[in-house]
Amino acid sequence: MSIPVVWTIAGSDSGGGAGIQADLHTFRSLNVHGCSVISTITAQNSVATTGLFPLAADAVRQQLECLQQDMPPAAIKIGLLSNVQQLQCVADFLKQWSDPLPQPFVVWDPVVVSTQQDRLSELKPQHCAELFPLVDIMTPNLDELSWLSGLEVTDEDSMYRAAEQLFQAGLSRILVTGTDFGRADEISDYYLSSDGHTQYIQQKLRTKHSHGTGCTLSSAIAAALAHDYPLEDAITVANAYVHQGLIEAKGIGRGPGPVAHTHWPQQIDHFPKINTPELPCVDLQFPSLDQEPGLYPVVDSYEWIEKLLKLGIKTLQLRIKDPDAPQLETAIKKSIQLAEKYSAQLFINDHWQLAIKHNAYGVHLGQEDLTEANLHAIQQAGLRLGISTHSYTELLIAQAYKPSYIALGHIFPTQTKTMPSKPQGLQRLRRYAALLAPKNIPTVAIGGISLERVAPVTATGVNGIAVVSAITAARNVEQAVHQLLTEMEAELEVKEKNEVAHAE
Ligand SMILES: Cc1ncc(COP(=O)(O)OP(=O)(O)O)c(N)n1
Ligand SMILES: Cc1nc(C(=O)O)sc1CCOP(=O)(O)O
Ligand SMILES: [Mg+2]
Repeated sequence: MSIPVVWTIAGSDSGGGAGIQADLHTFRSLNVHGCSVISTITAQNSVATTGLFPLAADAVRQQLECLQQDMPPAAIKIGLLSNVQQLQCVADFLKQWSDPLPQPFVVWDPVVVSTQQDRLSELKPQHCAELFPLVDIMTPNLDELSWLSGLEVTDEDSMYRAAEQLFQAGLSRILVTGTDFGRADEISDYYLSSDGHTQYIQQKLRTKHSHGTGCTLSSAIAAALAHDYPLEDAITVANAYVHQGLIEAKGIGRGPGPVAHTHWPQQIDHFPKINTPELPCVDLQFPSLDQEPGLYPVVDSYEWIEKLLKLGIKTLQLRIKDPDAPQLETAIKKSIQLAEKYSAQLFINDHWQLAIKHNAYGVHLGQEDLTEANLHAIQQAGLRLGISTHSYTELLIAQAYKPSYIALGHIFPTQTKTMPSKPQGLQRLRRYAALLAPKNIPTVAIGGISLERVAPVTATGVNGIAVVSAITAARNVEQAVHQLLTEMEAELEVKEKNEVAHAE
């Protein structure tokens, strides 16, 4: 697989903690190839900036044009632009992006002042609007947001007003970084766009070694975008990357040391808590499953439920999408009663009121369903809850509800349902399964899983495999169920043997 290329257009920090140097460290840690377009050479250490040497706009243009001919980027991070000539040069270059090349994502971290409070740029706020329509996301801290908007920003309301001003001037998305608004223990980044806002919350860390966090965050976003993660996930991964970097940061020099550059974030404790107006953080907990989900068929009628229970299936789902389906309640009620006789774990998709009314084993809900359903009522009725997820961000939201399992989809292209997101593939599935393992929340993979894909999916460490067409479209259902179960068991045995060998 080819490694994505990401460019940074930024200043050189001779101290190695910020600017081009932080960006290239980040790119390497997050498995992208970094190219650099230097805007300015700074003489800088951990205590002060003693010299600034902006390059001529021509020098910046030549670097850009040279790279474009041979190493086109999937994403570009823009950092320090020292003057209006440099900004104009970058804006002109982006405006004339050669058509046959795919348009890269552009992330702009509007650096004006260094961590040591030295002014680094001659730019005025009014110069910046030229670049606004050309960038996909800007990542100012509160001071930079105030400077850009000309408004004092002291709380959430004034932050929204300041952001609105920049939206009016042509910017489309903003990540306001490192805000606490007087909270002693928490620090948040706010993602604001016309679609709404999302808050990424971390516990404050007591470290002074935070030199280069803004550069690192923005270049980590660019790197994750280059790996084709959706923007919300790129922000989530970048936030975790910076948080783990702050935990690992060591003092180098007499002032604030650089944030550490480690690896793709893997520990769930390093990821942020995510708060949206639709899905606010609430304190809930659902009962555990009685057995591992294993092979988990998802079917649309009582007749299918009956057939599968008779074939020995122990976890299954009734998914009737038509709310006006005739006999909907009867099908749900009869399925619940029969599953109970077989001591099977039957989940009812979507129809949570009927599931509560007929005392189902559990309910399965998607993220959109979560906003409508009464989760407290489901919890109080003692039902289990399974939640669908399609990204890091959805996974983090889902795990905060402490559900009975989390579904991870869609892994491969599926014909069964029109999906708004892209297939995630095995590498992401492996990452998600490993991330959730310490939480003891079982995981279920779903989406395009055929018999041949059962072994590699099982090997990722998920606890169950949900299938629709692998069973419902099979010519011989009994044989399909038998083969799927045998394949899963065989792979689990291989996995166990490997784990024992590894432990010895
Ligand atoms: C096990 C499992 N995973 C995911 C889904 C999808 O649920 P949802 O996102 O609510 O979409 P619909 O199934 O309602 O279309 C599922 N049903 N089961
Ligand atoms: C119902 C459903 N939910 C998905 C998700 O990713 O949330 S994928 C999916 C369809 C799965 O069907 P098949 O096994 O035939 O691909
Ligand atoms: Mg649903």
